[in-house]
Amino acid sequence: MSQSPILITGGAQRLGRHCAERLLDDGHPVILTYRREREALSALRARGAVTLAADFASEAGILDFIARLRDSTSSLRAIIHNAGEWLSDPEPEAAGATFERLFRVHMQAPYLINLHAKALLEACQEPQCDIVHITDSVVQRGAAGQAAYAATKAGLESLTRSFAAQFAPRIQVNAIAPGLVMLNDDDDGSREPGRRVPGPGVVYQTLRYLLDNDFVTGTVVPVDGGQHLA
Ligand SMILES: NC(=O)C1=CN([C@@H]2O[C@H](COP(=O)(O)OP(=O)(O)OC[C@H]3O[C@@H](n4cnc5c(N)ncnc54)[C@H](OP(=O)(O)O)[C@@H]3O)[C@@H](O)[C@H]2O)C=CC1
Ligand SMILES: Nc1nc2c(c(=O)[nH]1)N=C([C@H](O)[C@@H](O)CO)CN2
Repeated sequence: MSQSPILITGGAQRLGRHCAERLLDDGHPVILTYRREREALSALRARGAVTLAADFASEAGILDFIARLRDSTSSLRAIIHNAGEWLSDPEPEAAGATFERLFRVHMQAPYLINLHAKALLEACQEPQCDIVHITDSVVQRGAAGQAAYAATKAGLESLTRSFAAQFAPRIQVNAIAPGLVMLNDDDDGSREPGRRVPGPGVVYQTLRYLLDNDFVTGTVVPVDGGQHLA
């Protein structure tokens, strides 16, 4: 039986790229989205990944991607909503635009893609099909200075539970809520003194667990070394 591809959004760098590469290692066909061309995409294409340009900053951009996704495959084994932006709250004059931008990528894109791509998941001939939302352990406690980021990730966490109920039993829907797992280029970690920064492998281990378990849905798995307890 030929395998249906796994879609991962934001697969051209960091967490998304690591998971795309590991999914390819594990024999899954992969479709990944990106916004701008770069060297990493050539390497992923050389391994057989299908790459689709997508910008989720507008509803039109989301719907345009969905149309091209449906032209590129007749089924999906899983959808991993990894795309996200880590923006701080700007001055009030710019706060509306920032909130809308984060709403689009963290909430509206997963919402519309899940609704429009449900039939692609149902067309999968494999025993299990999954949706995984990548949220953030910060949802539990909020984030001073990143209120819009935390709120839109909280919305994505809520969508996990709603879609899990709505799509059961054929499609499992879960979330992974990482803590700080990868530093940004301009982040020396000094704000997290002494905290271990494990790298993307801990997220892929959790993704692998969800993809391999046919009796887990509606859960949010914190991968944060206990940060959610703080
Ligand atoms: N790094 C960490 O420690 C943590 C990460 N997370 C979450 O894990 C996920 C991956 O994190 P990380 O790899 O660090 O994130 P990055 O910011 O490095 O990458 C996010 C990806 O999302 C894509 N993206 C961003 N905005 C848009 C948009 N408007 N439309 C389409 N694609 C978009 C980018 O695509 P492109 O590069 O092609 O522009 C990029 O590949 C994110 O959802 C993040 O919020 C949660 C907690 C901790
Ligand atoms: N899209 C992104 N989201 C997040 C990032 C990132 O780099 N890109 N980084 C974090 C960090 O863990 C931050 O919470 C602490 O440094 C969270 N989300």
